[in-house]
Amino acid sequence: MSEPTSSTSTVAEEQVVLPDTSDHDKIAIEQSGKQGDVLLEVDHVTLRFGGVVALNDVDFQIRRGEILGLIGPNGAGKTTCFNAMTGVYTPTDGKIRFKGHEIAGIKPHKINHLGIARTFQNIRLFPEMSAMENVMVGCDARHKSSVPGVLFRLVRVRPSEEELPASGIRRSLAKVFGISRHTLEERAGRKRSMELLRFVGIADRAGELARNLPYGYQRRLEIARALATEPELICLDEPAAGFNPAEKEDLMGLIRRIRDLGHTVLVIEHDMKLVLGVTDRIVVLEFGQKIAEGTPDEVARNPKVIAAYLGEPDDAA
Ligand SMILES: Nc1ncnc2c1ncn2[C@@H]1O[C@H](COP(=O)(O)OP(=O)(O)OP(=O)(O)O)[C@@H](O)[C@H]1O
Repeated sequence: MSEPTSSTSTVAEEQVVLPDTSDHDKIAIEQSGKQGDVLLEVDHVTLRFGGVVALNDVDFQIRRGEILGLIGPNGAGKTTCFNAMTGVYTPTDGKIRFKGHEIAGIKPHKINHLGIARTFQNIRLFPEMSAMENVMVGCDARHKSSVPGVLFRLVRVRPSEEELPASGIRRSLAKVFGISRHTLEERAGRKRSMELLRFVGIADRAGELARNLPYGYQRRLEIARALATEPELICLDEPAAGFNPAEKEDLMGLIRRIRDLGHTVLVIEHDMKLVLGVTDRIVVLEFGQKIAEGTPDEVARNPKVIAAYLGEPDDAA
């Protein structure tokens, strides 16, 4: 398998085909709690890198079903906060709870299994795999088959009517002996991957190598792969980076549709128009500290936020 890589392209080369919304029902996720409940809690988290205090007693909650924006000037601590929530860094102090369970210090793949997925500021795809295969990797994260089970097709299950081959001897054999669980999981993964590619609007290039896809397609492919792991919380790190205004507008629609599928969304983004236009609430960091939290209107009017972005009047002198 190829190593994940970063894309260096910053030019949006092609407009993306609009998503097919008829797939919503097929790819919606099951909720394990009520809308508005606390899903993730950053509880007085401090994170130091030697002498640098990247996060200083940061405290906020993400509620189930919302789109929360995490914003702040360069170096404010946004990515560090994401990294602490997704297991890349362990906080120096404080706790991070997901669905009430402490997750600080748990390995990233285990956190993903618990229901948190992310995309990266610098795109990280498997460049030598097709778009479809990249998404199937995400689906695999949910599969139950073990390595020996996959190699020797050990576990056989009784297929449903729609999983049976259409006709012939294979249908009769499958009825008597069942079908290996891995085969069924692989088929379901392929189907779901296609639905997700359609959902993000890039199904027309499903078979193409990830490295050959236009930049806008790669960004959406990362989102599709993250969705394939069926996360309750999806964290998008600067999803609009390198997008033109029309693509940013499309992205806002996609983020809303992701929430409509049942996911809770956390988005780090520098583009204020996008953040103010798509989020329900916003948390603002500056120099590792939370300086504001509220609705987009409240945050946009907050003098501390205005000062953080535009500089104090004295600074301008
Ligand atoms: N691995 C690290 N080692 C040392 N310092 C780090 C490390 N990661 C981040 N920092 C520092 O922590 C602070 C917060 O950085 P972070 O990348 O989280 O900010 P950010 O808000 O995401 O910035 P940007 O918008 O530029 O991506 C910065 O001072 C940064 O230099």
